Amino acid sequence: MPGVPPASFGYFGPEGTFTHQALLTLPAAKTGEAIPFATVGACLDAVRAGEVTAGLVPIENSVEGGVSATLDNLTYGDPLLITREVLLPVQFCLFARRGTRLADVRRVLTHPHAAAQTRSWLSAHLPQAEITEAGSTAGAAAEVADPGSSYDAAVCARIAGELYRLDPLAVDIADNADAVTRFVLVSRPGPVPPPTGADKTTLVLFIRVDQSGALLEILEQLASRGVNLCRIESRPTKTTLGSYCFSVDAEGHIDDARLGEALMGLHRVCADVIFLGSYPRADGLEPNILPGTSNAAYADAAAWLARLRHPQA
Ligand SMILES: O=C(O)C(=O)Cc1ccccc1
Repeated sequence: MPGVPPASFGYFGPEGTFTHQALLTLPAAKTGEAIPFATVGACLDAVRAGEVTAGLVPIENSVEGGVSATLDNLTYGDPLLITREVLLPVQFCLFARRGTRLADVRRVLTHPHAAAQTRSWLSAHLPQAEITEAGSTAGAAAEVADPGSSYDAAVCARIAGELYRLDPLAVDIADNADAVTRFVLVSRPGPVPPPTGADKTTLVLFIRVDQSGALLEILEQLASRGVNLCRIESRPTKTTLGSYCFSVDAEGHIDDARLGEALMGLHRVCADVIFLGSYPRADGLEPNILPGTSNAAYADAAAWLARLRHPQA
């Protein structure tokens, strides 16, 4: 009898990226096949095409902020659903081919977020070097490992440098030693994972009319129901200069009464609301439920209104 086909997980690769490390922390990924993709877009398209069961991509960094490639693809591409998040502390090293000395390094290759997070170290220790931004940190390590490469060194994770058989020139070179990157596991639209009591909901909000108070009106829908935000950033709608939508992570689950009420309010006041998923928070932090905003308080209010409307029932 044919069994359930094993899950396969796409990730922003190649092997040795921070995304790959984040994937390996997921228990489900230990039994499934891990398939690398060279870009966030290629990984998400493979999920849409059903070539992989789910895909893991970076979405936010504690130092650099949002990952535009991911935020924009999830907003403007065909619908996908975030079902999990993973947090990974990131540390960076400088790796080169055997025999290269720090003083020899003229050209460095790395991912834009890695370049941004090691900027001070690089300008202090390699002030003359040209820094080029590549697809990924592990891709940069693979390129530097090629003896014919015009690049001398890569900024990447220690495991990437070791995997591609490079030598470390410097370790732990991040400007901020406590940097954390957040990744999301994305599937084709389907059932939303059940609430855990410590959940996050990701939305994209488009204002209806460009006028004073438009953002305030959006925030009021959330604040008045006791929904706290853990991320809000504006992204261009790509139509005209100065036109923005808001990418938002709210505390709570779509099944929570206060979040459901807030979503209905947003649906009424926004030109468009994209629901990208409700999923367990990786840090397990439970929301501070303000008085009058619990599921029980909303159920009690609904029952009270029903009695007012139908006193005889
Ligand atoms: O290039 C990588 O290794 C990635 O997974 C993207 C990334 C880059 C820098 C910090 C965190 C994630």
